[in-house]
Amino acid sequence: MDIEASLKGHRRAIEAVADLAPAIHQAADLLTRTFEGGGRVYACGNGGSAADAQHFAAELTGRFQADRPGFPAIALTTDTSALTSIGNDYGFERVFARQLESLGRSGDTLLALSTSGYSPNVAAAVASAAERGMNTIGLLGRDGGPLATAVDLPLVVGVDATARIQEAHILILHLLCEAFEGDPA
Ligand SMILES: O=C(CO)[C@@H](O)[C@H](O)[C@H](O)[C@H](O)COP(=O)(O)O
Ligand SMILES: [Zn+2]
Repeated sequence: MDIEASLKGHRRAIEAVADLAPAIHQAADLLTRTFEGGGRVYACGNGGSAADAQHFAAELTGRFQADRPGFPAIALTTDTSALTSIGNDYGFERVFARQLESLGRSGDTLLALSTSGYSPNVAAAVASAAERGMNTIGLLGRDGGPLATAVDLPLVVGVDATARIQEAHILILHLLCEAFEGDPA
């Protein structure tokens, strides 16, 4: 383990977020328009990105730092009955897409998280969202993979290490929360 090298990689990933500032503003505007139009935000991803999807949805329905009305945000990664039945009956690739076939409406927004941009179940969710007239935002890494061109608004943290990309994704999610609540003290 080379902590200094990892910290250097972390700093590089965090600095890459600064280049994404215009896209982060666009994502905040899209989420705002979704809520103002009566829509919902869905989030999905695998592994650490599943945790990030849940983290973000919890901060929108609960709160980030300030008291304010909750926003309708749902992580597609939390219902083990849905995940196991859809996975068992239709295949793991459909676990998020099938939920959107049931829940997603035109005007809703999907936040798709994938550090590689290659996860088939996240790609299927984006395709399902697009079919229903939903907006799609991608929190991606490396070169964004096929998801970079599949989503309406790609935010690509252009470094290679999965962990470092996830650390930058968490920062982006918190910046999006700040767009709804103002800057932290
Ligand atoms: O958290 C980590 C690594 O930091 C892992 O659980 C990681 O999220 C998993 O390998 C995922 O399956 C990776 O998927 P993706 O980011 O390529 O879409
Ligand atoms: Zn991890």
